[in-house]
Amino acid sequence: MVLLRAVLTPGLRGVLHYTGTRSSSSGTLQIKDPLNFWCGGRVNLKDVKAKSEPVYEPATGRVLCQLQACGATEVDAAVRSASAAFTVWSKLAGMERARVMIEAARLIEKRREEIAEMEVVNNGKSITEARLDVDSARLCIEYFAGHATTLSGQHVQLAGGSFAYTRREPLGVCVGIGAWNYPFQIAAWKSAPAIACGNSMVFKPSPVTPVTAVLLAEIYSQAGAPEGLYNVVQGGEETGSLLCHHPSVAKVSFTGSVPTGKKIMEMASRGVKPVTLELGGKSPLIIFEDTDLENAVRGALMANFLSQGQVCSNGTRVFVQRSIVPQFLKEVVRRTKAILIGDPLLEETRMGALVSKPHLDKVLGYVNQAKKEGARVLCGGEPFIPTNPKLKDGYYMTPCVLDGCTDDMTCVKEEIFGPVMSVLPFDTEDEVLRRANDSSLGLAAGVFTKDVKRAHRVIENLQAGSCFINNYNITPVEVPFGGYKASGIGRENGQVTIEFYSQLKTVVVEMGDVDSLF
Ligand SMILES: NC(=O)C1=CN([C@@H]2O[C@H](COP(=O)(O)OP(=O)(O)OC[C@H]3O[C@@H](n4cnc5c(N)ncnc54)[C@H](O)[C@@H]3O)[C@@H](O)[C@H]2O)C=CC1
Ligand SMILES: C[N+](C)(C)CCCC(=O)O
Repeated sequence: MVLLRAVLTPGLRGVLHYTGTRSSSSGTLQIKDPLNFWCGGRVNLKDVKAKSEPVYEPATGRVLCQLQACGATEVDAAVRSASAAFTVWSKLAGMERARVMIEAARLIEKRREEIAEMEVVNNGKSITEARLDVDSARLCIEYFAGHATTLSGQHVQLAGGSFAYTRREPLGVCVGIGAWNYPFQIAAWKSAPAIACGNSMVFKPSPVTPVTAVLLAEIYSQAGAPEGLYNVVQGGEETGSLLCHHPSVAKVSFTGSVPTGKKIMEMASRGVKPVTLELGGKSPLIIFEDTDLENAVRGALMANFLSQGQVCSNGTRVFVQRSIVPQFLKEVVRRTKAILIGDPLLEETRMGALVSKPHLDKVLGYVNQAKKEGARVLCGGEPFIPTNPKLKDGYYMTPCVLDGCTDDMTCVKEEIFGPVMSVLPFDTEDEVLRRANDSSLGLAAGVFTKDVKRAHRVIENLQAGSCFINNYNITPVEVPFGGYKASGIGRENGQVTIEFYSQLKTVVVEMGDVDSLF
């Protein structure tokens, strides 16, 4: 229980002891409604010969629905819809925007189970985790609803009674481009600060997980948002680049891989558009010998196995001080082996399916490569076939702990994005800091120790944007989240995010005569 309290900020209500009736089970849900959404409703592209591609249910491997990808005409229609909404929404008082957002949060709470189920069916993560993601989305909208009422500028007195003031103004139409690991949560983390500031949004989910972003669109709409405030366009790279290049788009906020992040930045730079980039990581988790071992083990599991290990902030390089390596490994392996893998819609399941077959193969490939390079597999790293026959084609694997790792191994250098923990022994603080920072990435970092001074000293010297002391992967919406180095630009959540979705206008007011040099 203590373990879960840590992740599940702000509480576990209904997450672990769900007593409602499940409306579907894996392999049964059908999705027929169109997944594109603009001008206040779902849009069916059938008439325009839209490109269609299959979307899978990771738990069973069956086709869940067809995705209709948007081309230039549809992207333009969605951006126009967002532009029209912007003219209305940006003129509302913060209180009025907050009212819509609070109502949206209430609707999310009401539809929590349905949204979580959809997320599971499309993403493969366990229902327990999906509920937490929905909660985080709701909390983010509530949090930024509060901020909508506080946006304000400064008043500056100048000579002779003249003065200046600043106005915090929205940017316009913002684009959100999401990854497949937290589809609903990412949609909320991007749209909430955007609309709180008076912007509108066109959101493009990953083509792998298109089904829940459109639920958020429905919810904002039902909550009283003007038509076009939050739109969803489906598609992949081509649709994404059309959005980035669209002249009426003012900003792009992206979550995903580093190579794609770089492309987004290049495209946005042509229009001098600001970007928020939440990219990958290969984050260090440092465990000192004086730690409370029980907590450190729990932390290491939380740092590696949430969402089948498909988390950007995961602490996948686990540095353990040499004297405690044997006890640490024994306990970590025992608990890893005990993780219940299987049907993600079942309450007791703790690890579901990876997001896709190609991704599963990629992760298993990393495990094989690690073996070839000399790492020892202490447990897991194999494909897993659940006993239930309907799950036999799902994308499951056993969570893996690698020992005997060295800093030059591929599994230690590259983001695997799967349930694979690499354990690296270390001797001294200076040494571990040097090794931990030896990465072009810097999203997150964690330290476990009972020595308060050491904890803060180590954190000060770690090159990472999102750090944890004696815990890992907790992301309350009240605090900024984001990376150093190649892990990103800008932050999501927390008060500072307002600055990334607004611009400042300075107004100088002359109260005397104009002193002209001419
Ligand atoms: N660190 C993180 O949060 C994430 C890392 N990844 C890593 O990246 C690998 C590839 O996964 P993908 O889903 O292909 O990630 P990706 O970064 O290529 O895709 C993320 C989003 O960007 C869109 N996109 C792709 N190319 C684009 C372009 N040229 N212009 C505009 N939008 C574009 C995609 O359609 C998707 O919505 C994964 O195997 C994983 O290792 C994936 C998702 C999240
Ligand atoms: C909430 N958390 C920390 C598990 C994940 C947040 C960011 C992400 O991977 O998209």
